[in-house]
Amino acid sequence: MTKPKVLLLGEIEYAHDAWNALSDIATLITPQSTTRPAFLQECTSGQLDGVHTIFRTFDSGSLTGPWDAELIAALPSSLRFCCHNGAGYDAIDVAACSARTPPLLVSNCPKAVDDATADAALFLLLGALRGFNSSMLALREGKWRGEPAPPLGHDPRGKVLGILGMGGIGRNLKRKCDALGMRTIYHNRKPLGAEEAAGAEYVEFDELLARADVVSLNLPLNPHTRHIISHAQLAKMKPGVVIVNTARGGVLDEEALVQALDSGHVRSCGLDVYDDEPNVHSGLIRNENVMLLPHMGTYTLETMAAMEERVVVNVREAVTKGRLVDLVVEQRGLV
Ligand SMILES: O=CC(=O)O
Repeated sequence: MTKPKVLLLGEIEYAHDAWNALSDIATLITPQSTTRPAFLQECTSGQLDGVHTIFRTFDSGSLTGPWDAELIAALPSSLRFCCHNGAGYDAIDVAACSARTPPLLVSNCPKAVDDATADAALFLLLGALRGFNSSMLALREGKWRGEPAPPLGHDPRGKVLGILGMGGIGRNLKRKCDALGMRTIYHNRKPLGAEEAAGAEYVEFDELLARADVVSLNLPLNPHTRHIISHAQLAKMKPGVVIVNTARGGVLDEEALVQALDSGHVRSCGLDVYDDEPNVHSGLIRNENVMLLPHMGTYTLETMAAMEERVVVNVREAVTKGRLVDLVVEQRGLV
């Protein structure tokens, strides 16, 4: 019997053994093309016919561009599963995948990312609260803490952490911030059960904005959450608030944030993600007070390896059982 084809979009960097072991059950192939137009042509000319499952890396967006309606329509009709390596799958138009007959099912990679992303959020939170960035820069310029020295920072103890989007990463961050003596309030579409909330207080969105000393964005980017934090929401926050974003740049209106930083209403922020990566708003770059990372939330050896291993688990499940372990939430009613 011929084995189903599994197409790799992007590179396997760590889980080589797990990936290669898939050749027991599938024929592993890679595309010939290196640009989106060429990839679309490769799809529509029938060269990828018979592909059953795709392993898609985050970085493969530089080859294919986003998985929008055009690309999804061009994918071979044999394709049943897309296993995406990343917790966030905003680059994939899931509605267009669901609209195919039969639907193209998508998995993401939650859980494996939780610790490293929450650690990055914690680093940004502490750096922004304490005002470390300008002094770190000044020291390297031979100016010790800076000239003039920066204002005093703030302790996390006793401060209210407002988590918008209390999924795996938000809950992990909450546990870490418990150890710092912070109190957590959160907002989700629905309150969590007592065990998952672990003492965090559920509040409405506006109450979170009004009460938090630190707002951490941990929610997925989708059409409902795009610019969920903009001028009006920033205005409802406490003067001197600190904002941390390790989710996706698009949930935060960067222009509005820059204005709120410039006015002093937002004291500082810690960002790992940007609306137009790798481009960063010039108002953030010039502001030495803010903490900026170049999308490094999951950038650790252990986490990257665990993510690839998990995506391989999804590919194996797709090929052998015709289902996905980490099916995205939007498609759970479809199967
Ligand atoms: O950004 C990283 C991820 O989505 O896992």
